[in-house]
Amino acid sequence: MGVRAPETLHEFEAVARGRLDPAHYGYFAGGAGDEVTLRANEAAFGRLALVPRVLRGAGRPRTGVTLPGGRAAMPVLVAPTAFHRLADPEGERATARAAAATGTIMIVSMAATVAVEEVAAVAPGATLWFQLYVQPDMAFTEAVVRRAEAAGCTALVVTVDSPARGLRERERHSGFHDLPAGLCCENLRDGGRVRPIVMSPEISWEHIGLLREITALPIVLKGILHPADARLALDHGAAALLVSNHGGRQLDAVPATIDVLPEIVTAVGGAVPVLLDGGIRCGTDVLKALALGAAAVAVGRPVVWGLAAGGERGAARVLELLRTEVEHALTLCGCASVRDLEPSMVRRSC
Ligand SMILES: Cc1cc2nc3c(=O)[nH]c(=O)nc-3n(C[C@H](O)[C@H](O)[C@H](O)COP(=O)(O)O)c2cc1C
Ligand SMILES: CC(C)CC(=O)C(=O)O
Repeated sequence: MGVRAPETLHEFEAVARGRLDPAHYGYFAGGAGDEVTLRANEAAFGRLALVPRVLRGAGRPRTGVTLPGGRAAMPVLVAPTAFHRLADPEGERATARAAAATGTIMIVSMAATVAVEEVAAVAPGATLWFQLYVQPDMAFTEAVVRRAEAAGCTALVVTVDSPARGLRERERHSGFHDLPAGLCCENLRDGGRVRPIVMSPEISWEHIGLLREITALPIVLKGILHPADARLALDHGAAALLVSNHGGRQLDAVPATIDVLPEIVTAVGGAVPVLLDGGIRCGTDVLKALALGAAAVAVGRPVVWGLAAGGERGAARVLELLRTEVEHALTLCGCASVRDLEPSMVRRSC
């Protein structure tokens, strides 16, 4: 990991960048269009300030959270990201072990380069959720869901922000086109072939209803940005929502996730937990999201940077850094647990 081990998530990115094939770095780092939303996700956290409470005698804070698909030792989950074997030969196996070591939940991407069964087998201590792009062929979708269930995944995270793939200029310019020979999306195997992931504009709420009938797993809808969709998600039996703009990789010019979180939390009215991802780069970002009503957050790129910088140990270090930072920030905010955070503790600073 270089002369001095990286000590912040931004340092992990710098090390990862130096190690990755530039085309792969472009794929992981890039966003859609002019990357307005990609930048906005991080910048919006920078415009918020935390206002601590004092003299509460809170003691050492508890960082754990309970969610529909299980408990996590910290309120930071591993967001689903594709193609981990581009970052490290062990790929998703390493990520899952890192998640298990820090006691958090890994959301395994449907586009993982290690099969979900194998990810579960090599990290028996990990709590895994499975991310799904509903495929127009519902029989195949059901087969994938069955694999996730049989592997022991405890929630289904259905990504709903991708009726088409985002237009990713940086990815194109960096020369990333496809997985190299020898790697494929192992969760898309179907007999002797590997199916391509279809992103279809025909997927609708009806498909969520069908999924609800197919599986007893809690369904988390990932990619909700509009309060009306948050209410529809409740009508369709979602067990949780994940406010996400796909890390700025789908429609450019959508708002930063932290800026829409309060509206979604209000729309949901406490009926189900609301999670958030996009632009979380340190412990105080986590606290800001939790104070504004998120039950937990997820990180995408930072885990990939950890993986590229130092394999399983690097990914574990990234998660551990976040856990330590969250605990420290909670202490300085006078909180005994994440439940003590509330909206009055966040201000717009400029
Ligand atoms: C390289 C990369 C691959 C991703 N692959 C998926 C995926 O397969 N499924 C999915 O639902 N989201 C995917 N995402 C989106 C992430 O789950 C998450 O929404 C986003 O990374 C959060 O932003 P952050 O990277 O700023 O933490 C991907 C994101 C990145 C950066
Ligand atoms: C392979 C892609 C479908 C994964 C993805 O969602 C992404 O790159 O953002």
